[in-house]
Amino acid sequence: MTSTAAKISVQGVTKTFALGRDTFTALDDLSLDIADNEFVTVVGPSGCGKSTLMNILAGLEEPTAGRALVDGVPVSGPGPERGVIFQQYALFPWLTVRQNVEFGLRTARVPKAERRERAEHFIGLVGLEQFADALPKTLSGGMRQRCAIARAYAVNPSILLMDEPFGALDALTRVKLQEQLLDTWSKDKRTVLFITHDVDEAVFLANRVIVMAARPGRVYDVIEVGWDDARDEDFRLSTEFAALRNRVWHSVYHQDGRTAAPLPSTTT
Ligand SMILES: Nc1ncnc2c1ncn2[C@@H]1O[C@H](COP(=O)(O)OP(=O)(O)OP(=O)(O)O)[C@@H](O)[C@H]1O
Repeated sequence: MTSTAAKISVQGVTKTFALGRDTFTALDDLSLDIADNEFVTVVGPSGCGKSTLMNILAGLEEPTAGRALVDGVPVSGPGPERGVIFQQYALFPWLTVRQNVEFGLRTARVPKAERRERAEHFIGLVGLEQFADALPKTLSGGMRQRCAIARAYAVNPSILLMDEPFGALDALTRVKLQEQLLDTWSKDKRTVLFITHDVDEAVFLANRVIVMAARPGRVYDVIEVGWDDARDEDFRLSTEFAALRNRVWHSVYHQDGRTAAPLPSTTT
């Protein structure tokens, strides 16, 4: 069901790729609505089309059929209202943290004083104020990814598209960055679509977890985590979290070939 209030609306999206003389269906008639300021995680087996979905929403790929809308407008290419963060930090190695965060603002011709102020704000929000003048090569992986998050936030996108942003990090750093991201998000809400392979991460971060299935790529299950829980260590160690985790785990690792579950409305 499509709601007019959906921030992101994916409507019957199919994506096929040429494979020799055949075609390969990466996404098959996928529909999904995401509400404004909702944090949605997408988890599923390798090759189920998570990155393809992300690329379509980022405007880097076109659907073969169906359409993706942002604020009711069809996506026809990249746009400043959508910030994209990939697993590889994609920072400019010759620029400092501050210069990296300012980069998008410079491109958008934001005046110098405002640029500096906004960069300082978001560098502070991700806790990198001590490292504002450092080059990326002198930072840990987690710090680089925090810099990438600050850079994406600084251009003020209403949507963050994150494709396994913590996938290359060790488990401890990953947990810290999950908390950091949620802290940033709770202070400054955005609509987030976050792709991960990690079931715990999917549950911990999300208001709603979308489980996808492969061959063809489709929505397999939708698990509501809710909006009310404090996302802290107590939540992570709670029986509620364990139950949700078991549900998502089962959905990811014991797929039985059934088709997509009907999607509940996200905008009641
Ligand atoms: N440009 C392309 N040309 C041909 N096939 C493609 C292309 N891009 C993706 N595919 C295929 O589409 C399917 C979905 O790929 P995609 O990268 O979206 O999956 P994924 O769920 O993100 O996988 P992973 O979890 O392993 O990153 C895969 O089988 C992949 O081989």
